[in-house]
Amino acid sequence: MLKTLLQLLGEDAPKFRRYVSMAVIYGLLSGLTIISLVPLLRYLLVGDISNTVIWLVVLLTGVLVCWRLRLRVEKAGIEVGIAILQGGRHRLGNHISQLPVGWFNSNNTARLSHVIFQGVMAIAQLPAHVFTPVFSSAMTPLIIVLSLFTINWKMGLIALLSIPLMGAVFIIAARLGQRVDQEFHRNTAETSQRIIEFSQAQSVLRAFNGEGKSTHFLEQAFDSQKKSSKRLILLSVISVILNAWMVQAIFATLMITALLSLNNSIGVIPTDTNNSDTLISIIISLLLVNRFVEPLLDVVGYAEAIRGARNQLKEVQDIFDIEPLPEPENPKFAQDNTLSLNGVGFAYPDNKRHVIRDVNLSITPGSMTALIGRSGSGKSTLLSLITRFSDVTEGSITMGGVDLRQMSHEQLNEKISQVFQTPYLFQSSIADNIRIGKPDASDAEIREVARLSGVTEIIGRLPQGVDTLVGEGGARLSGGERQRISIARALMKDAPILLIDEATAALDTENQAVITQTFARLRGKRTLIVITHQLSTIEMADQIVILERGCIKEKGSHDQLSISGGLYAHFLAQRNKVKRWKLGKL
Ligand SMILES: Nc1ncnc2c1ncn2[C@@H]1O[C@H](COP(=O)(O)OP(=O)(O)OP(=O)(O)O)[C@@H](O)[C@H]1O
Repeated sequence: MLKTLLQLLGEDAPKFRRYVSMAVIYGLLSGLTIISLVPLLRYLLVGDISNTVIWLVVLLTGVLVCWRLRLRVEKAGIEVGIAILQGGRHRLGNHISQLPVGWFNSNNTARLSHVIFQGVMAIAQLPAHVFTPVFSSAMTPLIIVLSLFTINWKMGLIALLSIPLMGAVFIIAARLGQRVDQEFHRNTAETSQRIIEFSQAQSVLRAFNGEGKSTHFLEQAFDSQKKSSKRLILLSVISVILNAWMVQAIFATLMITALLSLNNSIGVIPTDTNNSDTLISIIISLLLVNRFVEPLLDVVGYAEAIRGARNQLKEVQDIFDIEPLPEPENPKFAQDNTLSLNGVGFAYPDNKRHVIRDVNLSITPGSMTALIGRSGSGKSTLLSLITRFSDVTEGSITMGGVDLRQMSHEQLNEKISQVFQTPYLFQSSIADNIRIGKPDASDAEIREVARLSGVTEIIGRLPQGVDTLVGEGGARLSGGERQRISIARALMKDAPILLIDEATAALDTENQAVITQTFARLRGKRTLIVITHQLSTIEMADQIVILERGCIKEKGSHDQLSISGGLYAHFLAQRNKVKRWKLGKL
């Protein structure tokens, strides 16, 4: 718990240490102020007015100092909370930005958003709202125990033994609900994810589940959340009762001990000074017992908040524990852009099956490679390994003879530009989305890449031209328009290696031709690795690679493969058949 808190705080950790020291001093002073009641009462009961006044002054001074210190502790706690909110989210963000891209599936994204918004907020509130009262409530009984020892050793011993006992019950009660608490948070994250999915997928749901079944997944999520929240409430009640019973049992034991001691003194007060002292001691002990039990009950009251926060911290720790892609300590610099895949194998972390197996491939600078293969054969995965979105699990990929794992993230990023299968546009203008590839691009440069990627036609049609806002994820544009803008963005980056995943799939024939011409122009200038089913693009490639179940089945030029009688020749025969069939239809 402490480790995660310090990790979240990073360089702000000294603020937390300062806060804890102040809170401990405050707790000690509160306890000492309370036990100043002991001499005060003693002098009052024996009628020693001058000493009573002295101790009354001590008590009032203690109360005043504690009040001032409490204000400062609260302020320090708020500062720690702010540091967690600001710095902690930032540090989590930094860590997340280094995680393998494959980690970001919808489940993990929902979990992440839950942790960043609710989790970090709950943790930030801990110092001011939970730790301060808990620290002082935990310190006070310790000091009272010491005082009780000097007055009535039996009661002191019982109080002393009760502290570890109380601690053990507290931990058991906290563990009782811990698993359910975690389940509850997981279900809450799942429900949030389902709600987002439900609103985003309205068209699909209405098209396929017109009879009211469209809420099925959502209802399932609500149901699981309801069940876990019921279990959580039940276990919370049980743990509160358990803790409260324990405190009451300690209180009862101390009271019985006091009564037994009192029994020995009854009836002898007026005559025997010793017994009179004993009676005064017992009265004072009873007061201390009361002050001993009160803070323990306060701590019990915070048990739920502590357990909840502990789980939130565990969620944060789980995210910190995910290994980022390792960065080399002394990065090496790739002298040229030759790519070499040497016995590459890869399995996604949640699935031990290798989806890429023993891939050996050499890609020379300025060449064009077409990756083809059935759906699921591993084409996109292979591209993601070249960009180092994930690390290979077998073999190596080198650039200019340097293993990608030895290159800095920045250097690799400078070398590669990419067009994704599902383009994502940011909620901004077309120009801003293209400029992501080169933030300082001039208007003329934007016009040029717009021409090369067929975006000029889109800009010409829209009233605000290049400044038209594209909506969330590009929602105001068609799939083909989004695709063309993402191509413009990739071209704008001007990196020597360009990876293109099904860039023309969503385009009409006219725009497909524009993009194919652009690829033709880029040949020899940039290394192109293209996933495509477009024959005109495939034919253009210097090297065609056919993947099947993660392995390279064939590789060579169009001329070589078309006469080899293999898969590529079969693919060409199929295309010709379809073409003839289409012509026949016409
Ligand atoms: N994030 C992931 N986690 C686990 N398995 C995955 C993940 N992404 C892809 N796969 C699996 O890896 C295999 C290869 O997928 P990949 O997307 O690379 O194929 P592809 O050839 O690009 O397919 P398509 O042409 O349909 O895009 C598939 O069996 C797929 O189910």
